[in-house]
Amino acid sequence: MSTAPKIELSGVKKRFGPKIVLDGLDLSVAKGESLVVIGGSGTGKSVLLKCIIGLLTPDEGTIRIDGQDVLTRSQKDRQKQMSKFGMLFQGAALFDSLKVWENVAFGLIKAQGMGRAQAKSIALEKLKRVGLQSDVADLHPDELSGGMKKRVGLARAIASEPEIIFFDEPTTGLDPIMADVINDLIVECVRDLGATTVTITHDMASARKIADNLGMLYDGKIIWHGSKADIDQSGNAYVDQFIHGRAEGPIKMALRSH
Ligand SMILES: Nc1ncnc2c1ncn2[C@@H]1O[C@H](COP(=O)(O)OP(=O)(O)OP(=O)(O)O)[C@@H](O)[C@H]1O
Repeated sequence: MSTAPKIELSGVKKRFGPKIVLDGLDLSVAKGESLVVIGGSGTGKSVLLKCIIGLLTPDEGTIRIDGQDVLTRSQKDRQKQMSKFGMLFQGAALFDSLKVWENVAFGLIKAQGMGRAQAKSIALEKLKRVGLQSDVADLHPDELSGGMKKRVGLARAIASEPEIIFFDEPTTGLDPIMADVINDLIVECVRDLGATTVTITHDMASARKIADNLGMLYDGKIIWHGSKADIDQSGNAYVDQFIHGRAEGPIKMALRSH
């Protein structure tokens, strides 16, 4: 059976002034696949994610979602498309002025025009799914621990049961045990939904837990793309250096301007 990739990037280039960040990047994510993009600080992982979700426009190349070229669409159409994605940002990016349940229900109310009562009931159900009881729903984000904030961010990301979810450094700032708890929850929630996901991280423990496949971003391109089972035998010196966190190897930190 051959189906179009859920997400497909070809020849994507993005520069800021003289600095070329993405340099003809190709990437394909199959429906239901969990792809983790790894790469060092400043290699352009966030820029890549922002290009896919429509916060940045590439200078060249195409980005297709469900076979449709998203870059040729109007800004309004792109915003509409964006509202269909689930996203969990670094630091969870919750609105401090809103209660927990209102944060989770935000997209349902704002983007889908759902009534507050129905949105609240969905929010409570999603909070329960990520292990938070209803007494947390009326708190504000500044009353939560880092791990609870990530759970709330995850509940918000899955609230509309999206087909595609993006995770930006989902375990940043968590201790290793809480990071593992969040990784497990991400895997379970994604499996429940059958969603396609793209995660960017430099946390290899998280990558190994979440990924079906991994892609390594280096020098503006995906230099290796393969299954999680193959990464330890990638035969790629850059991947090897990165996953083992070695200072010595072909990746030269000093050559970066970052
Ligand atoms: N809006 C922007 N204007 C100018 N330069 C930018 C902009 N956004 C990103 N860059 C540059 O693009 C490069 C890649 O940044 P990016 O944030 O994507 O890296 P990253 O791989 O996500 O890093 P980290 O893992 O540290 O978050 C950096 O050199 C950064 O300074």
